[in-house]
Amino acid sequence: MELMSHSSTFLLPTITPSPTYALVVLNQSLPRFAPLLWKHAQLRLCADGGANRVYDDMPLLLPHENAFDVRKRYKPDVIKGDMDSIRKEVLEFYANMGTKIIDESDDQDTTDLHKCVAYICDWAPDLDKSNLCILVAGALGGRFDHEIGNINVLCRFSTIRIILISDDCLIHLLPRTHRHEIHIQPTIEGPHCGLIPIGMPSGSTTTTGLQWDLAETEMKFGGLISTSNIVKGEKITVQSDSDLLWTINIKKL
Ligand SMILES: Nc1ncnc2c1ncn2[C@@H]1O[C@H](COP(=O)(O)OP(=O)(O)OP(=O)(O)O)[C@@H](O)[C@H]1O
Ligand SMILES: Cc1ncc(C[n+]2csc(CCO)c2C)c(N)n1
Repeated sequence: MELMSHSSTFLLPTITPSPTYALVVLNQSLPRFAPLLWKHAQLRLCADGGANRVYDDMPLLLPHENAFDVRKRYKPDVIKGDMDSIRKEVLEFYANMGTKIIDESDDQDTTDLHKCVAYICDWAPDLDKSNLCILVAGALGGRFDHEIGNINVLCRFSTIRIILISDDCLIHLLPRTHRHEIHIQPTIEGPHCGLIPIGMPSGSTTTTGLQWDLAETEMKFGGLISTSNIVKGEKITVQSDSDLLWTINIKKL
């Protein structure tokens, strides 16, 4: 079984070697490290009302700079969604700056995040998808239906690396098709973590590097799931017969 490595290097100021990052900003308060994620990304999208957050919050995160200058510098490449949340003045501002606006109000069956991930996959058809990583800012906290909808996007695009990020934690999927090595960045993440079966029970999961390691252990909702676990070292390994969510806390400043 092939190895898949994971590392939250996008939370560090410089990354070498760097995967191709795309950033999706959702309609939630921007995480404090949004400017850093923006810098790392080669493609920046706003999901509908996410554009309001870039417009309103980026200047607040950079209070020593002129708000207009900040807005010009943090110009999304694409705004995509059903366009029921973006404010008119925000849409006009970015449209005039050359942002591509994609109105998919006809599709009321997929979320704005889903629409953005589909765009990114089409944007780089020839790119080796193992080298693409989609960072989703503002994905957690707030409305539970949105949070679950965002997690469902991880499941619908299970072959794409997608990381849901808030100020407090990150979540990504560990597909059952691979064994996993998670390299912890101890200055920025941990020690609290969780491994959660999603969609179906896991008959057998084995880990190393956790305070409460699993040894061919069954996990299911209604039975055991691994929450409030603790990372012990800088390398965690995971192997499972079903897809799992990995979550770890992001340290406060
Ligand atoms: N409170 C929240 N928590 C988590 N994600 C959110 C939250 N609010 C919005 N999002 C994410 O941002 C995206 C864009 O948000 P927006 O408010 O524009 O969506 P929407 O489709 O208009 O939502 P709705 O019509 O259900 O209020 C959503 O698709 C969702 O992924
Ligand atoms: C069974 C079912 N439940 C909810 C919706 C509503 N919905 C889901 S995604 C979306 C777009 C949000 O931007 C909307 C309105 C639906 N279509 N089908």
